[in-house]
Amino acid sequence: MRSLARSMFDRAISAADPSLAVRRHLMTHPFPHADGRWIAIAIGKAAPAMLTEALQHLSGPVSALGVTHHENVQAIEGAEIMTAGHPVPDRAGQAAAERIIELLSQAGPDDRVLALISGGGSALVPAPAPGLSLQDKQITSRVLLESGLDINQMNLVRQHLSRLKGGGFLRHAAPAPVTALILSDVIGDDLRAIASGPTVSPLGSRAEALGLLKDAGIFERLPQPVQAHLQQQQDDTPLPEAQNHLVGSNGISLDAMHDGVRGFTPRIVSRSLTGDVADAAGTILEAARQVTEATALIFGGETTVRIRGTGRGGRNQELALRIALAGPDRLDSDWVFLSGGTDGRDGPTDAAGGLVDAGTMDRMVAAGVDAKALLENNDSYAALNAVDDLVITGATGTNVADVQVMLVRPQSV
Ligand SMILES: O=C(O)[C@H](O)CO
Repeated sequence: MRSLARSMFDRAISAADPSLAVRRHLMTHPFPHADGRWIAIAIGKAAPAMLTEALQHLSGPVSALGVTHHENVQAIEGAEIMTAGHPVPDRAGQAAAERIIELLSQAGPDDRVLALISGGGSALVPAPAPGLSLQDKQITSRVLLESGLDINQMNLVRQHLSRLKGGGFLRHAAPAPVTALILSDVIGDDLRAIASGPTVSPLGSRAEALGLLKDAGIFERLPQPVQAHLQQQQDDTPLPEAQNHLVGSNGISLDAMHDGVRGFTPRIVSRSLTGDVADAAGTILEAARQVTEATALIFGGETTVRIRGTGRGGRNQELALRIALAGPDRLDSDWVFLSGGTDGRDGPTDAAGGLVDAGTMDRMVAAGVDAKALLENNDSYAALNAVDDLVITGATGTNVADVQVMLVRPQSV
């Protein structure tokens, strides 16, 4: 059961592989011919992989630019690669945004523009709106990141401060038609939220962004030029149209997990397992308690952990530890549970998550591990590591949030 859970996790990661996601999409939607040239621009943490794959399918003259995180840099033949800071935008990112705008503004009616968008894009290409500076955007990013607002709310604000987000990319690319392939790291896959939606309309109006900041009590903490900008009239001229395609997402990875199960009846229980990790553990255990035949319960989403201690861990490891602790009392069955981040990085650790089973607690007791105390100190890494229940994949080069599988075999089956 442990190896089945692990192979399902590997399937989820493979389904989100940026190159595969682009290739899979192009099998049914090949790139059209460009009378002029293709301008291919990749933005985000998966930019190198998406661009490498796309370039193999583009014919004729191509100008290509990829912008990714400093850590992900990778040379690509025939493409210019720029790196930038994340999660707070930096000067290198601003230079990359200027280069994108320069390339887009060269696009004529015979050219075609390809946008390859993935998570991280919001911070990686800061293009401050007229009247704003990079520093204004940096301060605003820090305030937003500390605010507790969710990604949709943060990106609604970000896109009203940018010349590229919230469809701004399309205005620069006009009159060239734009095709966008998008890899989602956002639960619910709202294209307007992913990388703050360079090729789609904004999540809401400037007035709504302003209202949100006031309601959250953080408007006054923003730099004066940002406050003034958000109170100005927004540009309501219609956006040029674009072909936007979702090529990879948490949901697509859950489907891949579902389709790869043998010997257990697969069931996707939730595509939006969000909120506090303790509540998520309760939801999973309750679903497992109701199982009457050998079943693979599948979940996807992104939970949150309340930090109380000084230990090391991440939301997936903490979820696995919570299930390991409560499972033996709550479940009268044989079970295995895995929770993992598809980027291979759970919190500030080298683990992707945890893989626990009905015997984990006994092994912890035998190893002298006080699992409850470690959980209290948010030290799930130490607890799982002591019994070899960490899931280690290394950085996977993609990110479609987290997935979970609970394999349950009732005693009577
Ligand atoms: O870049 C961003 O805004 C986040 O990663 C969500 O896509």
